[in-house]
Amino acid sequence: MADDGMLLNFEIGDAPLKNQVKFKGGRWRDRLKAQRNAKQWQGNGPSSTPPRRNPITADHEASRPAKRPRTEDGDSHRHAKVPRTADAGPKAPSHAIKTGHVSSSLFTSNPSAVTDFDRAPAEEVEPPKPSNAPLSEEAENFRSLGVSRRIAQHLANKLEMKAPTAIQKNAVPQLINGDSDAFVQAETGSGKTLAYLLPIVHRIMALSLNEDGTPKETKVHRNSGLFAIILAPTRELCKQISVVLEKVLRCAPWLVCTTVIGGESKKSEKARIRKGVNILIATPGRLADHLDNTKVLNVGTVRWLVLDEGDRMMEMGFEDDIRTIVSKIRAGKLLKENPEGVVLDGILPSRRVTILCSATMKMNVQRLGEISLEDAVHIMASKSEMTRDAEAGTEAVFAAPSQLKQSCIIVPAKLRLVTLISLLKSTFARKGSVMKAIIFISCADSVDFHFDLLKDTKALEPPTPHSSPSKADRNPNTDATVAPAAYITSPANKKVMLHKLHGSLAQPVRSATLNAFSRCKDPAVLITTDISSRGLDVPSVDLVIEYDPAFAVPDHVHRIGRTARAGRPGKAVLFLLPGCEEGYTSILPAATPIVPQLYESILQKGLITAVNLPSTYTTTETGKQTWTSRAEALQLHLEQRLLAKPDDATDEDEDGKAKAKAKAKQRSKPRDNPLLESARQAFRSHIRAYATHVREERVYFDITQLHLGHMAKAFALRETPGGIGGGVARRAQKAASGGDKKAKVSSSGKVTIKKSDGGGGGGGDDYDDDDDDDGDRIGAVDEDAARRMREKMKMVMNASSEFNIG
Ligand SMILES: Nc1ncnc2c1ncn2[C@@H]1O[C@H](COP(=O)(O)OP(=O)(O)OP(=O)(O)O)[C@@H](O)[C@H]1O
Repeated sequence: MADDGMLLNFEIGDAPLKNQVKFKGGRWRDRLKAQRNAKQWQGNGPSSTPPRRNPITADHEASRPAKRPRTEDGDSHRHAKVPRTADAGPKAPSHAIKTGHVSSSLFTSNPSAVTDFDRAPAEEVEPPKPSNAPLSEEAENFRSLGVSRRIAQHLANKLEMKAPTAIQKNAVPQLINGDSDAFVQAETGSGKTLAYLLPIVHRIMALSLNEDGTPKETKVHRNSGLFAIILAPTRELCKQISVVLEKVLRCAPWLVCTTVIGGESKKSEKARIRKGVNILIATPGRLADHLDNTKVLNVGTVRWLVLDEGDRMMEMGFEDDIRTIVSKIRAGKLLKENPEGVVLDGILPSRRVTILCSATMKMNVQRLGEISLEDAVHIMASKSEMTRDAEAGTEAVFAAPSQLKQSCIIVPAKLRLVTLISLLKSTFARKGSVMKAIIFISCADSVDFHFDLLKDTKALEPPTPHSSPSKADRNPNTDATVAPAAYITSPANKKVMLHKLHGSLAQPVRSATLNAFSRCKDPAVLITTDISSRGLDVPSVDLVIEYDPAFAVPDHVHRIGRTARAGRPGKAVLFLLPGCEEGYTSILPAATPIVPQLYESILQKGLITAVNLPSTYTTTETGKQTWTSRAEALQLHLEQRLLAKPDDATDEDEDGKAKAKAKAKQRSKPRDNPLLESARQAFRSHIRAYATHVREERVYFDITQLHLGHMAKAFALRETPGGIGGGVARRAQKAASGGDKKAKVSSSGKVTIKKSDGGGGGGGDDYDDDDDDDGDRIGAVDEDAARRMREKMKMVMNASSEFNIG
């Protein structure tokens, strides 16, 4: 059954139970059980080990709430015995919760973790030396790698980069002196961008400057030809590369770079190309388009084609575009001198060079290599890596930065949301402890929902004529994507700013939001999809939270690589469900063991004080508050926010209140809270996304083990929404019965299989109000169906919407 009934909350607290503990309130059966449990522990004597879990949790787990009487309507019947104050019904004037009397049943029927926490490695182990930091200045400098004095001085004096990183040390001399294709592979945050940019800029500059830095007679300029094209999978990454390149080119202002990316005006891109450009940064789709339609784009002088994050481009379906681009560039005759008579050969490579870059290598990179590389050299950060790779065979070993501290929280589905809030609350409790955190979520709908849930809508009211003019936050492009956070800001710290980013947002919004997050001086959180997992380089990201695990291990490596960059410290926390997901850590690369954490300790730490709830939803604190009761109060509050009717939801949509009222009057049926609909949609997308983990990892992310009723709670929903896909239910039906049975998803999330009446009837989304908890799991999804679903998800979430291929 779904555990969304209400339980009476015992005031047991966290302290060890004393003799003669009296349990008050609640059903007699629960009281008796708690009493018996307490006696049992005391009877075992001091030498016996108490259960790991908090008594209240353990007790709730042992007991099962009695079955509820069935009634017709959805939510209300589930709380039939609950006092009005706990419901968001019309008779409750405010959203007051009487904590201590009524709470949401968060701590019952949760599966236990299989991890042995007692044998877990200690969290405070000193991490090894950073593996992606610049090398020591005394031993290494850019000049010694063959980079011109002008560039080396510019790097040291203006960009504060005195020594190269290990990958730069190996790649730069090779690319300056050799004309071979190259596959540059090094861990995240190790400076791969400069590893390919510096040789390119050095050699183009050499067309205009002698070795001693004196100018040559002929100086190339923006109209002297396009010499290099850099392809990257996302617009954000293109812009970021362009920012780095522009900084480097400040020491050679006669050279020009520009971007051509989806979502921008093609007309203005054409105009820029016509004015002249020496280095072009592009997304594959848009470049292929320009090669077809922009006559002024001449690739005869192009000597370098760089494919940054090559595996990602393949994964996103850019293979055809890349084939087209490579063949078009190769088809043209390679000009030995440019139209102005400047001799290119000898200074620039005498052949077209392709450079492939990635921190990870998937099988598809090999295919990309076949399309684009010829006799490529494999450049890695260290000799030992190269040897190990050669010995291991074809597949390169990829790793996370050694200084990155990784941990995982094994948390039951029902407790995910409150645990996330608790983690954020304790993370931002003190000033300066963490400046920036990124939360990765599986899909855009879920990002939208979590952003709306966690933002402080009160603080978003537009400035009145008397209020002081606010700063950058009034950028209209970030109005819907940047907001102060509710719940997680502590009085001892500055207001935490919340940001959201995913591919369904318009390009100007995406750019402005990323800019706002990057420049934010206050503590900041970015809630995002995998769109931000690749290549993004935001300074001072101290923490990465994978609230939903990545769809494949290489994606995990890229996600956590958003912190611990260029030798800086960083932490990554992964949320896992108890059960098969726990085994996932065994396949993750980590320099030091991934430390499992108890969700109870996260809740305890985060809820040491009550969560700061918006004023309209205050809790009436009675009696002693414990972390469990605070967690339950918080969950209940979140659920009530979703259930509040639009008219009550004053702080959900202050601006649109009048409009909402007028509309609601016109309708006979009351409108649902938009946040409720957003939660339902997020839930559905989340479940569908869950089915898209790569096949090899599906043993850890087994959709048949997912408890939909419990997972709904993680979206603050009391009812499991329907319409998860007829799809999912039908697949369950197909897999479980070979086609002659009919699957039903119950309102609590249960899939039951019934004999078909033979008439088809289709109904994957029928509801079966079955209160039995035992089989409350989604049915098996067959391989083929999962593959189709994965492909569809990829199309929907990544290729078309996430990245808006231009
Ligand atoms: N030699 C250097 N000295 C100091 N900082 C450097 C150096 N080289 C690069 N950096 C900095 O390191 C950070 C990471 O660089 P970059 O984005 O190129 O890493 P990457 O290897 O491409 O990472 P990813 O695989 O995640 O894309 C950037 O902030 C960059 O400014």
